[in-house]
Amino acid sequence: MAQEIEIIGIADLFEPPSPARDHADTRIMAAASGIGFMAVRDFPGDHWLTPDRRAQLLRIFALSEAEKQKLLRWNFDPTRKNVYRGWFPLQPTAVSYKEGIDIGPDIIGPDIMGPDIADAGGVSTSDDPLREPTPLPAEDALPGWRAAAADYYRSMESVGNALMRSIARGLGLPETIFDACFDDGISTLRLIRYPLRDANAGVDTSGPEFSVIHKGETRTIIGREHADSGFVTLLAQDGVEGLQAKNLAGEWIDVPPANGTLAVNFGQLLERWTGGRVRATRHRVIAPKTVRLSIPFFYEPRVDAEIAPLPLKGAEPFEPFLYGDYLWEAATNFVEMSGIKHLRQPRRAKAS
Ligand SMILES: O=C(O)CCC(=O)C(=O)O
Ligand SMILES: [Fe+2]
Repeated sequence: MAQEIEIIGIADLFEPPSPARDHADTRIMAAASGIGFMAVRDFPGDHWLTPDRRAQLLRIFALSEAEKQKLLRWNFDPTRKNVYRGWFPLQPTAVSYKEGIDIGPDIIGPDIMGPDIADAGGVSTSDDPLREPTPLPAEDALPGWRAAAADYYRSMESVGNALMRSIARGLGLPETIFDACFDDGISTLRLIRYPLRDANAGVDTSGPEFSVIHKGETRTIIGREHADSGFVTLLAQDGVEGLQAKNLAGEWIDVPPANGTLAVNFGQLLERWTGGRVRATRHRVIAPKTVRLSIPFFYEPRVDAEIAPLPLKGAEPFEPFLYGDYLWEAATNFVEMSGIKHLRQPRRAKAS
């Protein structure tokens, strides 16, 4: 049983069928159904995986506090209309000690989510918060940032799409089986900064939920243990350690950052969809010695995608559900989304 995180070259996933592509599919499915983590490299858009290129996106953390506050969402500033996309500030008493922004598909074109969302000027005109536009920094505050974020978003969509088809093939299903669900998907590009905890901030972090022993050293937790909720997550770490994954033996192993690779893990949606064939591996972040920056991309279906059991032998059946309903329930349990669950009702009543 593989206990190490494999590095897999995925160039062949972007080419016509070949034995090399079959081999990559096999390795990906082994990682997905084994440890539930892998690292991938060699794909169109991999030029983004250098410190200089990532810095173009991470410039957002250099904005002034006043500029960041303009991007806040409703649960942190009740004068804002956006509830799902936008800035989440540091919450010093929470186990997860991070700030950042969640960016939706409107970054790649205001029309991407239909006319109800176009030109909303930061005000949600959609009746679904999962489709609201992202409040973005002004162009003159960060020249070129929007174009860089859009290009990055497009690159990650294309990697997510290639992995989605590879997983379909790896399950022995038609490679297009998931395609319709990902048309107009609502993937999230998240930029995160974890500063060093200020020992004088008056927050008691001595409790067991805040710290662990790692290689004989006490390390504070800055990203609470969780499994991601979506389909697949593509994570660019910015050269700083701290990410850990729980392996099949229940031990925490380091997921080291490496330039030119994305760490990939699989989400709970995919675990459920595949009746447990793919594993949504739990992970966490322990405090490194310096500030940590990271860029997860959550590859996700469309809001109204119907998630129904796949024709897989022996897989546990389940009641079909709408992705948006599932996502809202899952996402609003995270601390950066606290206090918003009541703002969206399920679009489909649950069968009783
Ligand atoms: O900081 C990291 O690298 C992990 C982030 C993460 O797990 C998440 O945002 O879901
Ligand atoms: Fe995560």
